Amino acid sequence: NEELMKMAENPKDWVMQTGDYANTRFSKLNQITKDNVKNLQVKWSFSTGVLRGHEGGPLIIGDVMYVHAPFPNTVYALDLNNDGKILWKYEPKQDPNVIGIMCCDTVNRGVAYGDGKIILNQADTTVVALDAKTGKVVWSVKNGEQTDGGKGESGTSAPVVIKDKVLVGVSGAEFGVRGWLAAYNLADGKLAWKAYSEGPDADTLIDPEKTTHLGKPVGKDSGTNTWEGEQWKTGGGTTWGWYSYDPKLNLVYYGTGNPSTWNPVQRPGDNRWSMTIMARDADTGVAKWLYQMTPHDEWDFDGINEMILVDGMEVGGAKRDVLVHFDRNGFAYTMDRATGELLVAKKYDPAVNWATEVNMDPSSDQYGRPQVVAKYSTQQNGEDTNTTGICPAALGTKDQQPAAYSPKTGLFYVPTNHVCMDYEPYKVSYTAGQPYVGATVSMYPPPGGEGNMGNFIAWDAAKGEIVWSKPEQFSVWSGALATDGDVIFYGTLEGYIKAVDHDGNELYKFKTPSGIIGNVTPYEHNGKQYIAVLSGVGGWAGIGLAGGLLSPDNAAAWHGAVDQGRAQGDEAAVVGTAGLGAVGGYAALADYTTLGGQLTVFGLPD
Ligand SMILES: O=C(O)c1cc(C(=O)O)c2c(n1)C(=O)C(=O)c1cc(C(=O)O)[nH]c1-2
Repeated sequence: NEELMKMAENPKDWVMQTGDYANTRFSKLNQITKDNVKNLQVKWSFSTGVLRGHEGGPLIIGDVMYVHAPFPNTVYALDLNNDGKILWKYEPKQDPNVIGIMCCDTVNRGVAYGDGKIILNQADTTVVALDAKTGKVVWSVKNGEQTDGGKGESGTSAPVVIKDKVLVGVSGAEFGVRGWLAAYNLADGKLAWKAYSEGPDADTLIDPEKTTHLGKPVGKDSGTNTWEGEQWKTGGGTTWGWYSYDPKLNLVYYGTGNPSTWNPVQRPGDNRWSMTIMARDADTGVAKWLYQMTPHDEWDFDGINEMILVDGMEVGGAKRDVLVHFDRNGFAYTMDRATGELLVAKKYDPAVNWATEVNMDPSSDQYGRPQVVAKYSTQQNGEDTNTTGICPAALGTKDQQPAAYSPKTGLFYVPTNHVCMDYEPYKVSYTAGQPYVGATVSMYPPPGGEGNMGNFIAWDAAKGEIVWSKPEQFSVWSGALATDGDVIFYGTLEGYIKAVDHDGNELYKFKTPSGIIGNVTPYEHNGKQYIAVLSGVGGWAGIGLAGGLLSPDNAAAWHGAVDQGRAQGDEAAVVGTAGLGAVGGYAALADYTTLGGQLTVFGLPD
């Protein structure tokens, strides 16, 4: 979208959740510097009126800021000329039953802007375009089906406007949803194309001769022939992360999530194209290349994390236009984004133990595949066996929290998790609209480590090396921001916004009213630079607090909590494995923060 590309070049605004199509989360604003950031003050704040996990961040377009909230997905337009006075408010009416089918809190990763419209992907998968001036509905479409007779499909991802289309994904792999990415016309909401992650070529928009995987054509029906029978129909591979775009190549990049069920014994095969980086033509949706990072997932390592696009990175002596991706599975991938050639795949947390390496030898039949360590294979250990000490945990070395890239240093600044797990698969049968998880998980910090559950790291994507690592007590579940003022910002689950310099030295911190899982957002107004962030603890890591699951009664009542038969009479086990294993692991968070829903805006003293 030409208008958006122009707008994204103006550092005063923030016109898409990812900052730009390349997903760099870099701001050219430089009034706030490493020398004066210690003076930051709260300038104004705003309550969203909603508790639970607040992901994403505001958009800033001229004098107006657009702020969204988790379910019920209220959207506000705030007047920046008037300390955030409310210009309009949109509050969709949604069936609250959708709350029960959201795996990892009632989050929403933010609205998109395009051609005078604000686009919202509601929890109930209604995609709605609002008039940016008035908040009135221009069009509305249903992207999926939910509860009553539906399939457990929900919406949490931030749409992205590309050319004349709105691209939006779907959530629900914990319910056996077969994932897709859909493109709707920005003008009227009409479906332009829809590309499933699994299924026949006509559904996946894969060209058997032209679409490649590691340089080779994928062949016919690659989206069905690594599945047993018709399991691909409930095969997961949802698309709830971030979408990037290269206007020169006209390619959209995104990743697909876990295959369903989590029990690997029940679904033999590579389960293509779950856990896959996809490069698709933005006009037609046809796949140019694919790369499956975790064939036959046994750990829930959804591949949906953002793809960051960098031009002319020097890798192995040649300048390449690359895509950099920090996967849940603990490997950071650097790929040629035109061809899908794998350039670098290295662990970005030394704790990662489920695989030794990714095979980088093009002549090997293992090329591109992680080399799984047998004792951490939940498949090999089998159903009803608890595989212990797997690192990372199911929520990965990084989850949805986006990293930032600074063209000044050439480094990536990555919010990470430092968590391990026990994983016990069990047999589960599919019922539409019901949980289809099939594993009990508990999470904890790496044994023998310092006890920290997160690190904020700097990463060299050409070499595949950690440059520095700053420990955090809990996972860093907030999106980072790098700036031209040589300051990098991120938030913590306890609720701190923090600023560090290029060496990872902490320069500033401020404790906001609730845990931060939102993404730090910059803007300039009336000549002054500001930093905005949403507080509101939740997401998967904060589900214990957000969903009220810290008491055994609540924990057991929650649908995805635990296989109750096993845990009967054992309260600690109920809480320990509730929230798909996160409740026990992050229980100590309750000592630091509680629910909230607030935007806080920081600036320098006048
Ligand atoms: O498979 C899915 O469809 C799906 C959806 C979501 C979501 O939409 O929030 C998450 C996950 N999976 C998931 O695996 C996960 O770790 C996760 C974390 C979060 C979060 O917002 O904190 N959402 C999700």
